[in-house]
Amino acid sequence: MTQIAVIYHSVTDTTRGLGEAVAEGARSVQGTSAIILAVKGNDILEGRYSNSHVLSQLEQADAIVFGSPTFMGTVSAQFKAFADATSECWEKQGWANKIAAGFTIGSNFSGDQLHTIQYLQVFANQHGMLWVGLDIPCNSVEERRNRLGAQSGLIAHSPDGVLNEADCVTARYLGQRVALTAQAFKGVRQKLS
Ligand SMILES: Cc1cc2nc3c(=O)[nH]c(=O)nc-3n(C[C@H](O)[C@H](O)[C@H](O)COP(=O)(O)O)c2cc1C
Repeated sequence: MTQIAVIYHSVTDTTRGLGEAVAEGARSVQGTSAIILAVKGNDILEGRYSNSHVLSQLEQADAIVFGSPTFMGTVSAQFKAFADATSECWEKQGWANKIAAGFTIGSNFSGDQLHTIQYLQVFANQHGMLWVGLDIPCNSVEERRNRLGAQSGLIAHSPDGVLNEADCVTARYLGQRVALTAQAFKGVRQKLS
């Protein structure tokens, strides 16, 4: 069984909704299981994130999909606290050759969400992970997938806290693509790690 983990931070639940759609897409691939984990603010004490249960579940996954709302042009402070808490794992390159992908949402059409995706990509690369983006051009006719046109990850937009169905369709597609890639690379990862 190929295991996909989605880890996200969300305040008003739009990022959570995208994360659930990513997990749903991953589960649609036969032989894949998906778990969804939240970064919780009360796991952060004096700026430092700590949750050994979450970190051990991520260690077991073949692929990790990262999600954060775009706050002031980058990931939320809570997501960054979680990211900083993975530095022990980074030292051992414990996530090396796992598949990675990312998603974000903002209330503006061009609210610097791309920077959030690029941060997530750099974070994954620091861990030696293999980044998967989207292989669908902007406004693909099928259900307007990838309506905002980013290909390095899923960028979503909601001005009112309600998710756009096209963004959910794209999130499911991203989950499916991550699962298929993780399945294909599982043997390679075992050889490399
Ligand atoms: C502190 C703060 C900063 C924000 N910064 C941005 C931003 O830089 N760009 C943007 O498009 N939206 C920005 N937003 C809007 C959120 O990204 C948007 O409401 C998002 O859907 C929230 O995600 P959540 O529902 O998962 O909490 C900001 C919201 C807050 C509260």
